[in-house]
Amino acid sequence: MMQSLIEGFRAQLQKAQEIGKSLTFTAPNQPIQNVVIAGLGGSGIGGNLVESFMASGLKVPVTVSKTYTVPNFVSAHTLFIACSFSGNTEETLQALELVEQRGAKIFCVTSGGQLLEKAKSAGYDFAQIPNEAPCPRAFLGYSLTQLLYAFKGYKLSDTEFETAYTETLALLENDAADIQAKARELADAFYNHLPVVYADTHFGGVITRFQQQINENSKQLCHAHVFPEMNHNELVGWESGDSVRNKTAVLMIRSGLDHERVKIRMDICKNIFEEKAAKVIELEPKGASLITQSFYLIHLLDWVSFYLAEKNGVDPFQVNIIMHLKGELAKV
Ligand SMILES: O=P(O)(O)OC[C@H]1O[C@](O)(CO)[C@@H](O)[C@@H]1O
Repeated sequence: MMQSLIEGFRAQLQKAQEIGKSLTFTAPNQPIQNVVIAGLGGSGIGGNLVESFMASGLKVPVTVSKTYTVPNFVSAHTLFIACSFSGNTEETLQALELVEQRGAKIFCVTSGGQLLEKAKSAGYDFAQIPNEAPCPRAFLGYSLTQLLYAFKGYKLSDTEFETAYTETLALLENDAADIQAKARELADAFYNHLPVVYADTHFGGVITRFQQQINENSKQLCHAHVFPEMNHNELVGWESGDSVRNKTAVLMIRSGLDHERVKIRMDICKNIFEEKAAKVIELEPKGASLITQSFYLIHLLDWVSFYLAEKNGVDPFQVNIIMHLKGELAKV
């Protein structure tokens, strides 16, 4: 099941564009001065990705929120985007109730549940994405594409993304075999190790997504952090603790788009990691733009999580421990 969902990523991006192009974005009552994107887990990571994707042409600040509350600045000048694939995540629904009281402009991205009902009954703008399986993380292509069209539709960013989609679709098709080979290699490297993933800040959402996929699909811990921030704290954490360090496999994402000073920082740190970690691997994403490189990495790293699940002998689909948590929460 998970295998076919990952295989379908390219087709998903294509269909997602069709949905995005057909959406209606109604004029807000007040000029939009800020955006809050709310969502959890696989339904929230799209917010982090879009924040990076749109950054170069953004006209207003964007906050990504992953909890029950919303920032105090939320007002009638806010565009609030509620993103929940199931439409039933309690944190997102509670945040939505709070912003309704502040008169914010609301756009919902969902496949159904209470969020879809609310969007329809309250007359909010919304994107309904297909509900082919109960697995938000496998439908990232659908949800995040609708966020991009929302930024375009509400005229909040000048960043052009459709060319990057065309480039991505060609890349994922032409490189399918190479992506498979690289993914298997990385899964072999991570097996029985703690993956520690580093990238420049513009790939922060991508590596958080990878961490989440390793957690949910492969059922193991993973750590991700960005340059240059990690140079100012986490780097010191490599100084001692051999027993832990000997279990680490460091993955460094190296892109020609990285900041010139970050490239130098990474060169220096690579030498440090090579002394301290069990393994150090570098990965260079393909594609010309940040968006294409990000999609390339997301797809490749999704496959890594799948092959690592196979090696760990676990079902990538089930998240029993989250179901247990939800069962306990429902009693309170
Ligand atoms: O809002 P959604 O689409 O239900 O999903 C949010 C997150 O919640 C979960 O469904 C589990 O609680 C995750 O798998 C998912 O990433």
